[in-house]
Amino acid sequence: MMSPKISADILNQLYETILSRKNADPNTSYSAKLLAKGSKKTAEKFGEEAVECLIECATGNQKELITESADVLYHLLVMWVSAGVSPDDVWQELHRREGTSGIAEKAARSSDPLK
Ligand SMILES: N=c1c2ncn([C@@H]3O[C@H](COP(=O)(O)OP(=O)(O)OP(=O)(O)O)[C@@H](O)[C@H]3O)c2ncn1[C@@H]1O[C@H](COP(=O)(O)O)[C@@H](O)[C@H]1O
Repeated sequence: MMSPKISADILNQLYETILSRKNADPNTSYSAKLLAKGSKKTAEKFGEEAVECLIECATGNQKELITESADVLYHLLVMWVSAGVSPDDVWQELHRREGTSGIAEKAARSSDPLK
């Protein structure tokens, strides 16, 4: 099984590749073709892939759910590039929530009068 670090690295790596396609030739890069169409188009593609993904989940097709999930992640990264959001922005938000929103952390705070 892949470690969480390797999984996160591949997202950062793929983001950098997509970012490098921003002004690339749309005839040789699918990302460049999508990015040239603007953020409405990249959002629309993300939505389409997300719907395909949820259909595979709802119908119990685990193998297709994996491939559709990869499509969703790719299109999420394309959407971030077109909107000027970086993976670090999102990782920081996740870390912030991990420190403040966990059920266990909330319970610990509420039972500790000093918190
Ligand atoms: N991970 C992906 C990836 N996942 C999905 N897709 C593409 O996303 C598209 C989605 O499928 P669709 O059937 O909706 O495509 P379509 O009908 O051509 O869509 P339209 O844009 O015409 O609406 C397919 O053409 C897939 O090839 C991807 N295209 C590229 N990558 C990676 O992105 C990186 C850069 O790729 P290029 O930009 O092509 O150089 C490379 O590392 C690639 O491996």
